[in-house]
Amino acid sequence: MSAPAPAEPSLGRHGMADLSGAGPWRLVAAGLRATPVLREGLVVTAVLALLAGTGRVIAPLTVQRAIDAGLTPGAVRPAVAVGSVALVVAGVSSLLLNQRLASRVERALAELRRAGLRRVHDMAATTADRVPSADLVTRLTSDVDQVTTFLQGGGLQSVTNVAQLLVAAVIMIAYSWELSLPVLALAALLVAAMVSVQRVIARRFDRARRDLSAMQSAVAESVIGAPVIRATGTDERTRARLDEAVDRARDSLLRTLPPLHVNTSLGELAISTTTVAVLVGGVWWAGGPGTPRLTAGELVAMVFLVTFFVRPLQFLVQSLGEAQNALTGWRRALELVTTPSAEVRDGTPLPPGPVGVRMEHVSARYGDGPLVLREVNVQIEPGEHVAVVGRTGSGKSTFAKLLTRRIEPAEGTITLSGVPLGQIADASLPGRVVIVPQDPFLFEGTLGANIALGSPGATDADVLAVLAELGLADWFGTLPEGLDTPVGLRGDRLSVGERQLVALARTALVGPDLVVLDEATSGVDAATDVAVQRALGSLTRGRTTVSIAHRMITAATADRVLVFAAGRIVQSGHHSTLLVQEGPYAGLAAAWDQRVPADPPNRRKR
Ligand SMILES: Nc1ncnc2c1ncn2[C@@H]1O[C@H](COP(=O)(O)OP(=O)(O)OP(=O)(O)O)[C@@H](O)[C@H]1O
Repeated sequence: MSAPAPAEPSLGRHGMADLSGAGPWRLVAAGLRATPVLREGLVVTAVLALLAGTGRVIAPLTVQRAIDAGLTPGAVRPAVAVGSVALVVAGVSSLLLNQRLASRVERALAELRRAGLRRVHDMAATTADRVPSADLVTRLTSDVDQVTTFLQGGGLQSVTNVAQLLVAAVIMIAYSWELSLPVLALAALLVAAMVSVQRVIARRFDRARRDLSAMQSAVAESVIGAPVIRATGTDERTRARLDEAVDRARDSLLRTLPPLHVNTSLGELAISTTTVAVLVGGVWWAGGPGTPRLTAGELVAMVFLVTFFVRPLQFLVQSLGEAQNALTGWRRALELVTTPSAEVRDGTPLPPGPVGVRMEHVSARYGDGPLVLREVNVQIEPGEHVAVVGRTGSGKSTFAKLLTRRIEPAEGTITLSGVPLGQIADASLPGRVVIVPQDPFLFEGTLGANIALGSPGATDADVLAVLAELGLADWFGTLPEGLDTPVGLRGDRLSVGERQLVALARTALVGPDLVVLDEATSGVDAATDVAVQRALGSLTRGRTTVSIAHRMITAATADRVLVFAAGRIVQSGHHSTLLVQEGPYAGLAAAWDQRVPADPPNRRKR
């Protein structure tokens, strides 16, 4: 299934689509575009809705005929028969309609979740970095659930109710437009009032859902960060922040209640006024001086019709709050889905073979912030191993993010093997350009499955061969369960160093042509460190490699070292040359020299 093609939405501050100013019709249009299943079979749905609505309204017509014919058995029998058939038709149509709508809507919501998840993966990395992950999760879970809750709680009946309201209005006008006029005028007033109250409700629900999402972020942070919170003794401060988020969400939800109450009271007032007005006014007007304007049957039918008109209106008024909440949830999910994809679909494939990198006059910034990289000019030959060093905040990670397209350059050009990076088809990058982060992400499962993650066809023999090739056979031999070793949630049963080993083996199995490696800064014991170095040496041999180096050995074994300071490359050359050159590298190397080797306890948590 291809991703929905959204119309160009306006973008909010994080780069996500912003539909907060969109009215219900624009939302419906965006929803129909994003989830085509909603458009399927609309004609049959409309016919069923019409049958369901009409069937219910037929009864007053048959009663009118029977009364006006003097309630004779000859008139009553057909009236009862027609009325009964109409009721059965209405019941069956309503049932079919609700089943049809329920299955369509659930399929559409599933499609929405899938499309949203795809968008999380293919949206611009800068957007994904700036939107809290809990907010993205909320948009795909509780926001979408809100729509289901509304529909299962009776929201689906709205379609039949609207159909019944329209049919009743048409027949009412046909009986007596004069008597229908005040009913329709009151209904119009009610709808106008509802629309303005609905705007207030929409704003308040929007605020409430944002505060709920912020509260979920705060909860997720406190749960995930529990060990840090305990270790730093900041539980009271964290609790205070959490309490604040909970209170804010509660207050926001409470603020939605007054306009909802106003809405319900307005609805009840208008509805009781209309019914009484038609009953009293209708009797007076119908039998007014001179010739009666309506027959007794017509007057009875009219009273019934008003009830059939007013009841759905009452239902719609009462379900407005829930509907608005669901609409807000739907809008938030649609915002995610209609956020433009950053995927390059019809680009040029990356030419085969080791990758050469060229950066010319490149600068970079995050969002609207200041430039954090300036005038970067560098050429990395195919197969070359370049180490990137510099003080913290000097721009090393930003340089790596540019190479892996996690951010776009503000100025300048970057080419990989002669092709501008922005024009390379996304599909040709996985497996060719791979980043190994400082603390690699492992999925819950076995060690073997995590190593073979990027190589679906790989067998156990392939995995073992790659471990041997990287010189990791000794380390692997210490694992009693071998490839079946469970790694735990996010790999938390392995040490940071072991997680790096898994990531290195995973990368070697994929066999990329450009490796961007963010070296771990801590948590690696001496034995694992030796294993990591050996694996790195083997992995980078013959492959273009850019290592963000935090240790002397990595810089010393590289073909060339690029030294970053305040967002610029200030030195470039071999480790031995730079050591004796004037510049920041000599200082950095001296600092590395004096560092006490990290050798923390490295127990495997099994
Ligand atoms: N997501 C971000 N949003 C805004 N500014 C950022 C972001 N990431 C980095 N920066 C800023 O960009 C500058 C360069 O950061 P970068 O992470 O590239 O440095 P680094 O040399 O990799 O540092 P470290 O060695 O500490 O990882 C810093 O001033 C940093 O504050």
